[in-house]
Amino acid sequence: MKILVTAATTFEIQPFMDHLAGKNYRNCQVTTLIGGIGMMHTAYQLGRQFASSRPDFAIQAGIAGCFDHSWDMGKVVIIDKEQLGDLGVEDDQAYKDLFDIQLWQPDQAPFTNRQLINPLQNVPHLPELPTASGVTINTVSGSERTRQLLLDKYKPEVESMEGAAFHYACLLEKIPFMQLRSISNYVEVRDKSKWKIQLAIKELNDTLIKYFERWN
Ligand SMILES: O=C(O)c1cccc(C(=O)CC[C@H]2O[C@@H](n3cnc4c(=O)[nH]cnc43)[C@H](O)[C@@H]2O)c1
Repeated sequence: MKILVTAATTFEIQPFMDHLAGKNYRNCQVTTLIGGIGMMHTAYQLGRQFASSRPDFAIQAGIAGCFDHSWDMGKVVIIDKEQLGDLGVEDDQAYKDLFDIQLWQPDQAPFTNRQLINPLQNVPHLPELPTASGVTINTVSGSERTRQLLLDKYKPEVESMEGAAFHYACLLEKIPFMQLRSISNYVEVRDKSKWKIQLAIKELNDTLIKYFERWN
């Protein structure tokens, strides 16, 4: 089975890549792809990769922010649905997305009721991890106003900059997929000193390695 593991940056999956270097899995051939930060880079790199070497299964792994302050830093979740958080128009004080202004239809493929849903049905050896809903944005949210706007409109649990692009590409290409996110920070007024990036990367990579080791 051909498996693609993609991340926005090298540092997010470096421990996993180091682990892979010493392995020869019998049941799967793993390729890694560093897609770049944000939806545009991710979509381009995934499209190119899928066209040149279509995987049987794709994993996106990355760090992310979460909205709920009761969550522990380093918590790892599987994102089961994604929404686009900042593709639309400003109408004075209001933000309207492409569905609100009828430029997209709520059930226009690959959307279901405005969401990019992963049915998680064809995921091999689905890990026993909590699932969470994601919102994807181009600018990391760092104000109370944006946090509240996203919460009111999309009710997300996790925020990233690439998730929706990954869901979109995999759904359209009918490639089974799994988005793994490890929490590095709360979505709040920006204070980089509170971010736990190293912890999030450790937990993310431990989860990835455990997943492949269990399987092979
Ligand atoms: O400002 C900095 O110095 C800085 C240094 C390292 C990383 C960053 C990021 O903003 C990381 C963006 C990257 O990580 C994901 N991520 C992590 N937390 C969040 C979040 O709260 N909201 C959205 N994305 C987040 C994201 O998917 C990017 O790939 C800044």
